[in-house]
Amino acid sequence: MAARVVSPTGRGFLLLDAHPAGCFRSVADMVAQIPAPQRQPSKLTALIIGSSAGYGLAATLAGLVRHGVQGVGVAFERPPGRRTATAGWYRTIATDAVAAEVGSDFTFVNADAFADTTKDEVLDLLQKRFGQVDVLVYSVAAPRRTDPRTGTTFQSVIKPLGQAHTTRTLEFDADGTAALRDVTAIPAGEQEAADTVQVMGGEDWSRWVTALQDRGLLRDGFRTVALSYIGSGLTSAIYRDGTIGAAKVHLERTAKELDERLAGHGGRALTSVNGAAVTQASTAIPGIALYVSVLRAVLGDALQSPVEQSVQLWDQLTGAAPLDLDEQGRLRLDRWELDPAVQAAVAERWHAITPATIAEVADVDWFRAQFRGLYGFDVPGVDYAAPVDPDLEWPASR
Ligand SMILES: NC(=O)c1ccc[n+]([C@@H]2O[C@H](COP(=O)([O-])OP(=O)(O)OC[C@H]3O[C@@H](n4cnc5c(N)ncnc54)[C@H](O)[C@@H]3O)[C@@H](O)[C@H]2O)c1
Repeated sequence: MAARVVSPTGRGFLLLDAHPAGCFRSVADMVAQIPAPQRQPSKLTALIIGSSAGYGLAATLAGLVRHGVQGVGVAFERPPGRRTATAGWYRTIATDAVAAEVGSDFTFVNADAFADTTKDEVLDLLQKRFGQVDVLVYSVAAPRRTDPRTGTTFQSVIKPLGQAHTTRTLEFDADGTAALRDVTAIPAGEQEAADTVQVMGGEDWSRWVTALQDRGLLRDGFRTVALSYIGSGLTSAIYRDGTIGAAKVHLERTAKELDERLAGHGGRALTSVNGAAVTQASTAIPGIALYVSVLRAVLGDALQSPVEQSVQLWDQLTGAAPLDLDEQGRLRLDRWELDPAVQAAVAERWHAITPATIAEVADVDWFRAQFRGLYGFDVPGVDYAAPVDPDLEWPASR
């Protein structure tokens, strides 16, 4: 494919193309947020599943730049074809360049993490190149999962449980004007709820840990975290008390089981409860766009980015900082979001919003730039009038 001008087209919070130069620049901007490296690179071997976007990308970059980790990142991205590749494809190319720059042996695998064939491929790679693994970060957000052992495909739904829920939501009209709408989500059926747990619960994470253990790849002191979210009472009907929240409860239960299993190796398995962030996964949740925009209006730059939280995560995983666990044993990186004063201020604004005041009460411009930035658009410093070649290859293993 020849170089061409790539423009944002699509509907709602889903854009059809990604801008390679914008994606590269957004990775560079994330790297710029990472504080100076630890004096001694850790040389820890990490496996990061979901390394091309959101929290998994932030964890990959923070691990590489601050701790000099080596290892493997797994993501599931669409290659370039008639359309550009997905944004995570280009961000992975940029992350590979970061790894080269810091002199880290880090390989990226583009495959379905749920498949046993992917587990075999990744474990072969880890065994051959690094012997054993110190850290597994599980940060997958997927709409469906095929269980390779039964061939059954489960779809995840984002719905309340028990009763319908109407929430206010932020949308953008074609000209970019923010609009306030109401959406009603009908409650999930029992099967839908169970299927969502199959996709977003802890089973696949547990299978990765078991596969590593069965192959003798867990180094003493192995640590694993799976990402979780609790969030505000304002979003709980659709999130924490809904289908995805039920999957997170399953994830937390899985953490307890794995933690007991790993204790024999001096290992740990934890959920890492992170704060709200604008990602492809979170923009699919009704009401979250509005909630995050209000949160940003309240907090400004005190809203902790995925990179800032990932720096703290690594500091805790490497022992540079003590583990900040709650009474249920979950690692908490979301205290800034759930601070009662912050939540009270968010609630006050949330209830005060009208279609006329939305742009003052919520930081909708910031949100729009963030969501377009997920696709490499609206990234400051990028020349969008310049043609770019979208036909770039997935990084080869060095
Ligand atoms: N975004 C938030 O506000 C937020 C807050 C707290 C916790 N979390 C949690 O963080 C985790 C990641 O979410 P995110 O928001 O960063 O999502 P995201 O959409 O930004 O990234 C998802 C990642 O998963 C990968 N992926 C998807 N399907 C895959 C598959 N089948 N095989 C391999 N990789 C696959 C994608 O390639 C991508 O790298 C989730 O568990 C989510 O619940 C998110």
